[in-house]
Amino acid sequence: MYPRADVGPSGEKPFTDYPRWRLVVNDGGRHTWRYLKTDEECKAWPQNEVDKYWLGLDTGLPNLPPAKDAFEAAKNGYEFYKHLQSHDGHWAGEYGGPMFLLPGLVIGSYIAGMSFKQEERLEMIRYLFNRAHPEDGGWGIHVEGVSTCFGTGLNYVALRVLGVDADHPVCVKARACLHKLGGAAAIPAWGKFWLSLLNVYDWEGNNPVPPELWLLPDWLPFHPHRWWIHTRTVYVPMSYLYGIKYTFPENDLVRELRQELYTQDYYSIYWPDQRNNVCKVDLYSPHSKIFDALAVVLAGYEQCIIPPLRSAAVKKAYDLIVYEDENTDYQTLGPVSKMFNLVARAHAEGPESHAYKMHEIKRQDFMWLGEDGMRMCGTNGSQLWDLGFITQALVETGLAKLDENRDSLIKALEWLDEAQIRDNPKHYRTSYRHTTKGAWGFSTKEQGYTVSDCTGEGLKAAMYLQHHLDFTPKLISDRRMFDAIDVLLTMQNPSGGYASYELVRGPRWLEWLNPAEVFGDIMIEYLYPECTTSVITSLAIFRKIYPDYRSKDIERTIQGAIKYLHEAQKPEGGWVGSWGICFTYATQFALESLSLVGETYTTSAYSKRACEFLIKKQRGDGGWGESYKSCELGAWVEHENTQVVQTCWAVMALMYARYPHAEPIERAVRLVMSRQLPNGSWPQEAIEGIFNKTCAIAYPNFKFSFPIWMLGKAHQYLKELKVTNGVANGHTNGKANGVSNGHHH
Ligand SMILES: CC(C)=CCC[C@@H](C)[C@H]1CC[C@@]2(C)C3=C(CC[C@]12C)[C@@]1(C)CC[C@H](O)C(C)(C)[C@@H]1CC3
Repeated sequence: MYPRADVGPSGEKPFTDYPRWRLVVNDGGRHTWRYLKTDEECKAWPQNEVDKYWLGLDTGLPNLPPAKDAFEAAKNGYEFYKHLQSHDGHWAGEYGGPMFLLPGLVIGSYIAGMSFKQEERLEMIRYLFNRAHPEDGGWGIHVEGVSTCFGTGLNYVALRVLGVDADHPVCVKARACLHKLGGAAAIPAWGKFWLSLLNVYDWEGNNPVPPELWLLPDWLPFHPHRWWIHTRTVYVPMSYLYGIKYTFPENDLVRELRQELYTQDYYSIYWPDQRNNVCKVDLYSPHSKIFDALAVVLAGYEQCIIPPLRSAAVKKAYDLIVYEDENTDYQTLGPVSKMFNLVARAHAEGPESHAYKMHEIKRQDFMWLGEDGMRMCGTNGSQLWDLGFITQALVETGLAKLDENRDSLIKALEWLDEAQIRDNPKHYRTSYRHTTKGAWGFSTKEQGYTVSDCTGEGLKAAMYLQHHLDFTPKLISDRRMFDAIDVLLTMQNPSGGYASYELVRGPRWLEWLNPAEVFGDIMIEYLYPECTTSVITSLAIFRKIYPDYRSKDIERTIQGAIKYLHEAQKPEGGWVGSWGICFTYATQFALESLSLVGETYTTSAYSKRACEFLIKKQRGDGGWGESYKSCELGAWVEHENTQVVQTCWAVMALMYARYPHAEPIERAVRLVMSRQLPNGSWPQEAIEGIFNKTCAIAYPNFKFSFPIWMLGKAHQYLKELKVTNGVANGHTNGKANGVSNGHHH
């Protein structure tokens, strides 16, 4: 284990001196936290508001004159949020939530022989202390979830590796929780895998992850290149490590963990029986019969592998790892593949290699210090995504035109300009990548993955900033706007909808082969109302500015997408969100899309049904609140509290649909205003995002962008509604009533 950590029983107070931490922002939006050792350094490099805010220290930002109306509240909101913009123009932020990532960082670094700075290690320990559930001492799959074997087993090991003694009270309690959940024998597949790498679980206890699949011909319907990009990019290094049965050498820690993690004697465990032993609490997607049967066959093959075949397969998997590392400058697609790739490269090339050093450096990009300690983030940030929303909000609400906000918008545009991907990946076809030229990704250009909706939001932001404001430089050429359109047009699926990173490449039945019991719908790409909307709204705005570029293709794409959205609506009227929680999120997007083709409350049954669905869910206090459980179940589950961000999504949805009654909107506006703090900010409420049905993820910047957007827009909307309702005396024909939907400047 890393050096023994002598820490108190509680993580309430920082284990390090918080005024010494600085967030370094460089290289197109990279985030890394640095600890300054000396007072001189601190004096020469004072903490700024960005540092202070995210560390939970007092920002010292002043109280603002109380807002008298929604517009002033939005203005105050931006007056605060402007201070959280980094010098390079984007808004940094935490991207935590999942509780299965930090263990990968810790275990992976440990077995690869990479250390952490003392302060990082202490704050990671503290984070785990703070996130342990007070009642049972365990951890869930995400910060708000109940304790699971996956979360508890992995985070327990992480604490021990980080240097916490087995008899520390936090470990004692967590161990008891783990044992109650069946001990680590019952940990889900990805947990088994990490523990096997660390040599505290037997490889025999894993279902096979054969690299040989990569040698099959590409045209096969189940070839891994057809899987959802995150699943396959995790599977690549897993299949390599499984193929060579990488095992960390036994040491004292390994022997101790073998004693601590199980309810039975480690050396008496019959491992093949553990392959399908998964704790009930963790189980979201139980194995299908086909999966289990296939696993038996593959386990048989594992007993008699053909060595030349295995080495060819391992080599192919390794090539893919290298391509991925080089395509992303060692960021990799996400945090899980990041650490598996790191272990694989460390094993194959050793600590002196370039790959090792680069992986070690880029590990930092996933580590984020919050007021509760240091976590590992879901990606290397959400840079583009957050910038896309706040800039559109500023332009649509008119806040962009205020003198005091001009510089900040120009800065944002400069960042956006830098962030557009200008070429296809270095290893393009060989790593089965979708085209990237012209796209924007979710985080930074370096990470370099096309995401359909990020390209859509990025393009919208670019067009708004360049074409709807007269004071901005025109940094992004028409040609580059066309490149973005070109990539978007390659991403529409035959049924009209858009998936996340690529086209749907595989058949639905591949889901029967989902090996990760804790997630749902991860084997292939699916169509999402959110992604579809971001794309077609950007196309619609684009064609107003550039009516001649591929106009027929654009028209066809929009029509197809609307058809898909109609089909995806639930009978009750909402759309299920896959990336935000949940119905309020997706319905906001869907109604925006419908409004583009003139479908609003008064003109479209779809839109009307959706509005009525939302109105039914409005609470007595004027807001909306739904739990992350909505995403697990695909059915609305109330949150115990009203949520500002979801309230904003619901009201945005109603405004897109040109909902004709002012009262519900006014009540919601009052609620969101009542939650605003005197300095213009909003307090953090429940977690906002989700992925793979079960894992919640934080979008803390949403509590700025969406209230600002909603309030600014509602101010205008309600004014117009009054005029038209007054003039037309209740006649609220969608288009004719003059209520603009924001796009039509
Ligand atoms: C199961 C694994 C590999 C876990 C690692 C986490 C990733 C899979 C998650 C973390 C962040 C994440 C939710 C994300 C997305 C996909 C899955 C991610 C990368 C995307 C890009 C999908 C499209 C979405 O509309 C949106 C852009 C919001 C998200 C952003 C974050």
